Amino acid sequence: MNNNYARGGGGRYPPGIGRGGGGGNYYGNPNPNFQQQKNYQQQQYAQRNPVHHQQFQQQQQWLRRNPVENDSSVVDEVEKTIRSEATDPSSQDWKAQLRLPPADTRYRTEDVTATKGNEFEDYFLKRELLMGIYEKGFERPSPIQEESIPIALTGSDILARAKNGTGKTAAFCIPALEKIDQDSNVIQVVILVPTRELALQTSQVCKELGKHLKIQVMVTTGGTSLKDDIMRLYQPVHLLVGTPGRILDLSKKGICVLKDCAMLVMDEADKLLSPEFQPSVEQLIHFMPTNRQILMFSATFPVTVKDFKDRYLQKPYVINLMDELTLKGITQFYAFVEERQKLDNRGRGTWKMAIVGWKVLPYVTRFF
Ligand SMILES: Nc1ncnc2c1ncn2[C@@H]1O[C@H](COP(=O)(O)OP(=O)(O)OP(=O)(O)O)[C@@H](O)[C@H]1O
Repeated sequence: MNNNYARGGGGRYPPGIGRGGGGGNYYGNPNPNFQQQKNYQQQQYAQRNPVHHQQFQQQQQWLRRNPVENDSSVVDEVEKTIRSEATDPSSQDWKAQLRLPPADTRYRTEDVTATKGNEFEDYFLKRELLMGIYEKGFERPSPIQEESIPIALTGSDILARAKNGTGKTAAFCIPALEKIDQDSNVIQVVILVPTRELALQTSQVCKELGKHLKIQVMVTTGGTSLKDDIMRLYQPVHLLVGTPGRILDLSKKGICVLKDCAMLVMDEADKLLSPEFQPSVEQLIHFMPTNRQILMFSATFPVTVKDFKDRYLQKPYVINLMDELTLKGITQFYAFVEERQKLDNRGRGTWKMAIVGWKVLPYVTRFF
């Protein structure tokens, strides 16, 4: 199991913060400490976002210099505005209209909880994208998302390493969806993955996060009908998810046009740079504009990844959230045993134990 958002029981956030906490939520807060908490959050936000905080302070100064008269016509006007905003889907009240899934109270390991405290709204994403993110049940970005999203939005190349199940998929899907211009009917993002199963999963995540956007997502992988893919490419496609061989094939035929593709994502980059895929990946890059952005995500950084980075990425931002390979929820033990206690290679290996959550699981128990 590699989902670090799903282990045992307990909450992700301390009480009073976030939807899963004790009383605090997105839509108003009965907690008397809310103002204090809000001030603290504003201070934190100011430290993280000096430019926007300055704009906020300027607005406040302007309001102090130009206090709104306590005259009934002004009050009327304000009330009207508030009332019309409540019925307007583009108003500030949009959060009240979200269809949120039930709160996820499952325990999370440090792999996903050790965040800087950013909010998705800190990234100034499109309203429709934020709606998709919250409706998918994501409350705040995970560490890999906090590192990758703002950098990817600036257009920089990224080489990122993070453990499985820590939210890598959304770490590249969110900036990809944000950057796509839905009025331009060309392929703007390609997400390369090594398997058909991963392509289907990734496109599903893109569709869910982008469900309020008008972004057309297509999946194309080997082992399926080439003719169907050709027919589909005659319709608008903004985001293409697939395996290298099939996308290269379609590009060589001139059916898949990548000259406007400004972003290439390589998920499981270590696998994509295995001898099986690397030649196709390299040929594919030549169908894209020279100033394309490349985001590489990989659980390991073998020489092939470093070599590729040196040749194709421009001043990449390197993110490494893996001080160790093992997820925090798993602890491994080794036991030294006498030769006669050792299990032979007929399936009777040395015994090990793993702790998953609070449980100790011995997973080889057969002895001589
Ligand atoms: N910010 C978030 N808040 C809550 N849940 C999240 C968040 N980001 C991702 N998740 C959920 O965590 C789970 C693991 O995420 P995901 O599959 O993207 O991880 P991954 O690092 O891509 O894993 P893998 O490498 O195994 O594919 C998924 O169920 C996903 O919906």
